[in-house]
Amino acid sequence: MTTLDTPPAATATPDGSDLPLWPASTWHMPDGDLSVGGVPLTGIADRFDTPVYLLDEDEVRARCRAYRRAFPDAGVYYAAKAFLSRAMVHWADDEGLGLDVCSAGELRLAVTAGFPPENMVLHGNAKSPHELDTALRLGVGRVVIDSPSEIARLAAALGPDGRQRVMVRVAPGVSAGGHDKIRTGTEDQQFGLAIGDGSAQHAIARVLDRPELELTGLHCHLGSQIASVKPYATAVRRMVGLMARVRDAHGVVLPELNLGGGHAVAYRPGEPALDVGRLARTVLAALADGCAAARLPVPRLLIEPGRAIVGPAGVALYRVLAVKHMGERIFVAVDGGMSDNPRPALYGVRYTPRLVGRLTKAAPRKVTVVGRHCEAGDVLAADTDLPGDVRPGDLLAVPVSGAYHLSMASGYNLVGRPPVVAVAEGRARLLVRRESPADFRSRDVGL
Ligand SMILES: Cc1ncc(COP(=O)(O)O)c(C=O)c1O
Ligand SMILES: N[C@@H](CCCC[NH3+])C(=O)O
Repeated sequence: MTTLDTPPAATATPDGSDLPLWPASTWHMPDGDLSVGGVPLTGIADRFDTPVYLLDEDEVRARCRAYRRAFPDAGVYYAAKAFLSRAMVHWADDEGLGLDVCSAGELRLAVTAGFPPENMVLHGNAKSPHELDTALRLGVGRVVIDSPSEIARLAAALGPDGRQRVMVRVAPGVSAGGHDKIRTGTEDQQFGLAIGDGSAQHAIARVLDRPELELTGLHCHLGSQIASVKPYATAVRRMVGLMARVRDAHGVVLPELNLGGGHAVAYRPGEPALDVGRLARTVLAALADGCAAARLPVPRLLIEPGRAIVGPAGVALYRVLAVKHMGERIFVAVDGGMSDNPRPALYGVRYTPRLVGRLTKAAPRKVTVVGRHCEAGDVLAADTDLPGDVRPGDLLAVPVSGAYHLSMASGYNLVGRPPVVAVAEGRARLLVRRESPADFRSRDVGL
């Protein structure tokens, strides 16, 4: 077995040219293996079994820093829904990021890992009374109000002497995002309050009427996997327009504007990613211009990137279990699938698996990489190139697997969710263990 706690052999050759989607630490090994974070992938598979997710710690940290550099005066809140574990909480905290959480579960995990609750923003279009109570008890920094009923509920939970910072989530009427199911900036979906019919203005007035609630500003989140900066500039203009109306109607100048996340990454070579530096220049210019025109002071900006922080830092490893010819098609079946990555089934996303761990001269041919679940839609990569001699026992690695994989994984077919292994400086360490049959049995408490 390859040792995991030493850096790759000196014969390894650094070569990023054909690995544009991979973490910056990825190296080719002479035996056809790849190493990430100084750790050979075959060694990870041997030690932790497959399927397994690995996360390059330095890549995550570098991405946090890139946001801090691009937005030095903004609050950068990592969107925990993309991937959360105690180590991730520490990395975000170390790198000076806040946290965006959207359930009592995320909130509690972060707080118990030592993250300062005042640096958290709580989201949710349907927060339960229990979640609001938990947030108040733990001292979450800002609650983002997403419905009229939440205003009275939150104020009641606070009681006459309580005080809580809040923002109001607005649907600015901007359509953006990589798929219909993940567009949340329009006025015909369930998140935020619409400007067009006056719901946002009405909610803002009600919040301003409640002494228990301190309105720090407005929030919008346009959607996810947005590859262009234009929708963000449009959203800034609309949100500044609304802030000016709040000033005119209530004499209140709101000090904060939260633009959410949604920044696209490439899943396949050639796909566009959102450039963080360009986003910062565009958004900050639109904000300065809009505020000057409305004679408003420039509010402090908050942003909430999730996918762009962890997505490209993650790699999923699978073992090939079967290769089957069906008519014209070749199916390569692996030991994971839609229970560890539902994204192809949900959004039609296409990935680029790669054979690792052996050298081959076989010409590439088109295959469909499928999972092990009992559905024809359990496809990880349709019509993708793999070497013609791919066979059972081979190891496939799928880059850009760090965001919305484990966090959306399920217990389907009781296969069990894969472990997460962090790699850095030639060492691999287990962050989250594999879900076991005992885990399933322990939840099954009645006959
Ligand atoms: C309110 C909110 N903020 C931030 C995010 C993070 O989005 P992304 O991972 O696309 O950056 C999401 C998810 O789309 C969200 O719902
Ligand atoms: N879960 C989605 C994005 C939505 C994020 C949550 N607001 C994805 O995997 O792409």
